[in-house]
Amino acid sequence: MSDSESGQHEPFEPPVQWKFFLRRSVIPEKLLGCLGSAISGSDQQCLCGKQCFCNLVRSLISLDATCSSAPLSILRSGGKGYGLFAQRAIAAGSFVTEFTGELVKLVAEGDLGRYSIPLRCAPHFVLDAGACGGKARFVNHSCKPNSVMVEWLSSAKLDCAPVIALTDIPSGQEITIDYKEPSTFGWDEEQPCLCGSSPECHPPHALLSYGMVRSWAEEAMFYAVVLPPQDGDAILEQQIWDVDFGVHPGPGAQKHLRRRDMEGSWL
Ligand SMILES: C[S@@+](CC[C@H](N)C(=O)[O-])C[C@H]1O[C@@H](n2cnc3c(N)ncnc32)[C@H](O)[C@@H]1O
Repeated sequence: MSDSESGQHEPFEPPVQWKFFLRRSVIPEKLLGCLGSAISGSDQQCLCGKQCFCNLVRSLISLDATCSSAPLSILRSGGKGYGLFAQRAIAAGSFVTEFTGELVKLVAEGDLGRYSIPLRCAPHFVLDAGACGGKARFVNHSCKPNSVMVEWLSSAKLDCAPVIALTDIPSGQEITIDYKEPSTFGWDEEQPCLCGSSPECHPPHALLSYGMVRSWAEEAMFYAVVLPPQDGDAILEQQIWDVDFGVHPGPGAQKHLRRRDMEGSWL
């Protein structure tokens, strides 16, 4: 009898290796201003264009969200393998955890592994937690998710990929996100979705039916930008990998990828 059939949850800790990966330990505590002003000293337009998304971002992430990850367990989640579960209640808008992984160049579309997410802000790169990452790599897909994974950009640089609670999550509930695209985390279009959220179930390959409002909201979430925290320099020292956009990361923007060594110097 499988774990899921017996109803037993078997704790599991992922191996964490110390290699190069995107990670930061502090999330700015407050969202300040609009993106247009967040790119300080520039006259670049706000990426949100006419439909300013700052209100959406503010409504998504609570102003008192902090860097501390919620206590989470990795447990069996039915036929989905392992999943992430809240050990305590998590309030909507809270920082749940951070997706950490190696920044890897995508050679071919099929390269996306079970623990790799494509990056919207750097389309030819993925964050890969296969060999090196944290608990967030066990987050499963749901068509009715209670959380969202976003790409935080600070001063037009990719800072981290936190998972934020969209709803109040009771203790013991599984943390889920919408994978959005079929290739995310090696999702196989042929595989059935086991999220159990019928009738809302629309596995990642059915995303085109979302409609305009939804896709606008998703774009907005992926371009959430915050001002750097006061101690931004200290934090940057801890950041081994960095994505440096020569200009702002809007559509068609020229992108430069640079790499830092362990001391933080550019290679
Ligand atoms: C990032 S991993 C999530 C952790 C995974 N459950 C594990 O034990 O390694 C992504 C993989 O989990 C499985 N998965 C996630 N959500 C699922 C769902 N709603 N239905 C079926 N399989 C799912 C898929 O195989 C997917 O490629």
